[in-house]
Amino acid sequence: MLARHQDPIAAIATAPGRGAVGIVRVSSAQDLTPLIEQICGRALRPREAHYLPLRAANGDAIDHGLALHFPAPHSYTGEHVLELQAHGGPVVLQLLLARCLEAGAAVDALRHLRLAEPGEFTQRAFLNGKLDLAQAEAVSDLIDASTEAAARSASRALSGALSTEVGELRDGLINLRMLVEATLDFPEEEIDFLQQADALGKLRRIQARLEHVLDRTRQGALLREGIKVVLAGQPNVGKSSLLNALAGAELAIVTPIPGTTRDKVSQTIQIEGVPLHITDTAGLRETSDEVERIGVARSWDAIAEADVVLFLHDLTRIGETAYEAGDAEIRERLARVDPTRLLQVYNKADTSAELRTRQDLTLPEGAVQLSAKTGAGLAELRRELLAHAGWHAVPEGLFIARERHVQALRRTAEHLALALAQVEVEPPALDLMAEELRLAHDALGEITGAFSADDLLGEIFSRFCIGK
Ligand SMILES: Nc1nc2c(c(=O)[nH]1)N(C=O)[C@@H](CNc1ccc(C(=O)N[C@@H](CCC(=O)O)C(=O)O)cc1)CN2
Ligand SMILES: Nc1nc2c(ncn2[C@@H]2O[C@H](COP(=O)(O)OP(=O)(O)OP(=O)(O)O)[C@@H](O)[C@H]2O)c(=O)[nH]1
Ligand SMILES: [Mg+2]
Repeated sequence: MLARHQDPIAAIATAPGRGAVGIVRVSSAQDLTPLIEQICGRALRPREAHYLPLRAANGDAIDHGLALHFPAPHSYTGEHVLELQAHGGPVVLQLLLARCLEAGAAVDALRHLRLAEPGEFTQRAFLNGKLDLAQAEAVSDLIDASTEAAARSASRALSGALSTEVGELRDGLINLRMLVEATLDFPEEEIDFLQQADALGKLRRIQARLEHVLDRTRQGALLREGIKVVLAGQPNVGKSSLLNALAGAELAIVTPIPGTTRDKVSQTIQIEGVPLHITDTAGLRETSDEVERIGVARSWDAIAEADVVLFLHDLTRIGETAYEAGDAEIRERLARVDPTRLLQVYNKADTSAELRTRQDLTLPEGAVQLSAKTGAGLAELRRELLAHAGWHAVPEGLFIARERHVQALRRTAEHLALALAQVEVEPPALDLMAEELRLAHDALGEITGAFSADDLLGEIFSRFCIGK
């Protein structure tokens, strides 16, 4: 009995539904020629498209299409691959898929042929060394990309941009580890030896390089995950109006009646290609209205989960006692929110020309003044939002990345710092340094999959679509 990951697999590789062309593919560690003979009626020259009838068991043509045979290892998965490119109707493709399974069942070596699980083709490409883990993740990120910038960056990661950076760090680390470990074998000369080889200089250079990679990876992760922005404030300050203005569409209901928004309304927009998941919430106030109270509780939940909270104020009501009391109450509760996540926004600037000239109206540092109605100040808000998200353009091309990569790089940096600490004490503890360098090396290896637990791989590939 073969292990599951050695079974031949088949799937429809194209999106469900109707399309001009659809693809069924089979990947197998065993030769696919006998299966190809059955369906195509002949052998196929490697990596050449053949136009021919794709036949059912009784010899009837299911469709006329293109068939491609990629003998191992020169294929996407690194295994033997057969691709049937047919007309893209869901029934045709299902028939072809069923036909592949049936034909496989009739060949002894292929009798375990089964439907592929999500991501299983790419997982095999990874297991066969066609892609490393960061590249495999980029395949899925490219498919899921929701902005042009995300797609371009995913494509760069797929070409190995992140992997190359990680590889250079790894090479430096390996070099340093060899040096330190060799020194461990000659304890009496250790310090001279390390000094001569400039071990500390090497370590510091790796650290500096790592910081640079970490920064770029953080930008890449931002591009993939986006940030959660919540619009919060008292009723009627213009939260829903601001959501609509940012989204460029009438998504949320706007009325002069305080308490209009009851439930959260969310929309993803993009600024410079960075996805922003914006949530409009119910105005925060004490209320006896049951529905509104639930809405307000949801607002607070959303605030707790946000990366950035826009605390909206109404410029026309500044100075009113009840209004100020309401704002003070919210401010008190928001004190628990990390101040770097908070952005003060003063709305309705279009009506407050005389207010702005008033002496007592000095806005807090970093606050944005705008008008959701006219759009004035929105450009500045967008800039501030990106800055709060930690976004800054990087000169080199971006590559997409994941929070997982950022965490692995952070752990690498921690171990490097600990490694350095071991030689900055008297007497230096070279064995402990060597151990920290090993841990740094392992953490780095998690990114490309050199060191990865099976459950991590399962988690990553299960999120792919079927047929990928
Ligand atoms: N029809 C089709 N289009 C597709 C794919 C596919 O599998 N089939 N891909 C995937 O889903 C992507 C392309 N990825 C691929 C990656 C490697 C190989 C391949 O045959 N590699 C061989 C030969 C390389 C070469 O000729 O230089 C190899 O790695 O040895 C094919 C597709 C996107 N477009
Ligand atoms: N003049 C002016 N009026 C605005 C502006 N933004 C919003 N308003 C008005 O303020 C009122 C309330 O706007 P909403 O966007 O519904 O306010 P909200 O904060 O979502 O209110 P709730 O959903 O009740 O919490 C409406 O009459 C809007 O037209 C602005 O920039 N200038
Ligand atoms: Mg509202």
